[in-house]
Amino acid sequence: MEESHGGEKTRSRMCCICNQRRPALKRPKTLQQICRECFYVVFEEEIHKVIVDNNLFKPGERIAIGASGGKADSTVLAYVMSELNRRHNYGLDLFLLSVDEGITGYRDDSLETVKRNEVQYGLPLKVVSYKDLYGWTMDEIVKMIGLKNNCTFCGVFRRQALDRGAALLKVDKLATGHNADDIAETVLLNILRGDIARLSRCTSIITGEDGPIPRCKPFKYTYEKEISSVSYIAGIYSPNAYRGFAREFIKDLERIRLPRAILDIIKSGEDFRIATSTKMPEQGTCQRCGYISSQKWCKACVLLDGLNRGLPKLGIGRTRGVNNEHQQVKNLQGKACGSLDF
Ligand SMILES: Nc1ncnc2c1ncn2[C@@H]1O[C@H](COP(=O)(O)OP(=O)(O)OP(=O)(O)O)[C@@H](O)[C@H]1O
Repeated sequence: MEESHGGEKTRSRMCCICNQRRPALKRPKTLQQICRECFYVVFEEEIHKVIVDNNLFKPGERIAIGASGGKADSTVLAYVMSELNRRHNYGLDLFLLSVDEGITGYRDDSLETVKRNEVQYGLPLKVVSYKDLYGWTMDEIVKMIGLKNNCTFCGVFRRQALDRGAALLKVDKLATGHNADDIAETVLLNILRGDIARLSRCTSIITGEDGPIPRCKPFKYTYEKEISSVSYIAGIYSPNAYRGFAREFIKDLERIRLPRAILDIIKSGEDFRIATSTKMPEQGTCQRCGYISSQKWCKACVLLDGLNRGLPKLGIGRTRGVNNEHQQVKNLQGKACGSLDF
């Protein structure tokens, strides 16, 4: 058609929405050719729709945005949330919350980005550090345990640090930049690991409503590639091996099958029905620090205890020692690594 008719040729090269400007990109989700201006509009309005359809926020709420500053997602989230809050009068008090894990050359750099965002978007910033909270930086932990299990320490401590920071800010909810790719990977990982407890909650757009601070994921249906297109920010990414496998698998599916592969995987996670007879971990509180835990001690306390006693492997993998008596339930939980459990 393009070769045979000049007018058709010009039209078919125009943005599929405005039909006036040249397309700047092909949307990974729909394969539509779209211009820059229309892309920004549909990108933001799709997120607005997710927020409204899922009642993510109520007027007057205080919301912390988990801002790592490291990769595109949370930086774009801070930008989009402040835009939509203003444009659609959500009436939210927004804050940036950053966890400084103490990783020289990585988090110290990305914290500079977050400090710039504080000024750019006019959002107050709170930084909480592993050093202040736990007495250890990730650099010190890695010096002691090596690189092999450091994801476990980092993931467990970060989760709790975000809750503690959110409590200091007295916010009602924490919004994170987890995107559709992250969630599809997590669905796959939890299926591959047979981790029913996590599978049952990993597709929820709001989690932890019974815990200290509910968390929500406004980017649940937003593709990572689109977030990168919006941000133009180079990614810093160090996947753990298993998550890297799931990520590659999803990318292959996206290439060979359908652009919808990511959304299809999230849908299959959402549709999963778990037999009511399945034994799930019961939530209680850590006897040591009072944080939520299905064990006698929470994972962060077990890890810290190991570090402080010079036995850092104590809390890695299957729980030993203090939580031993809960071993059976523990086995249901699988390994805490990366951001499986958000
Ligand atoms: N150090 C941190 N401080 C505050 N929030 C964080 C931190 N690390 C992760 N998060 C939150 O958890 C979400 C998912 O974490 P993940 O590890 O995938 O992030 P990332 O790849 O470092 O981040 P991003 O691209 O969002 O900057 C982030 O989008 C962010 O909201």
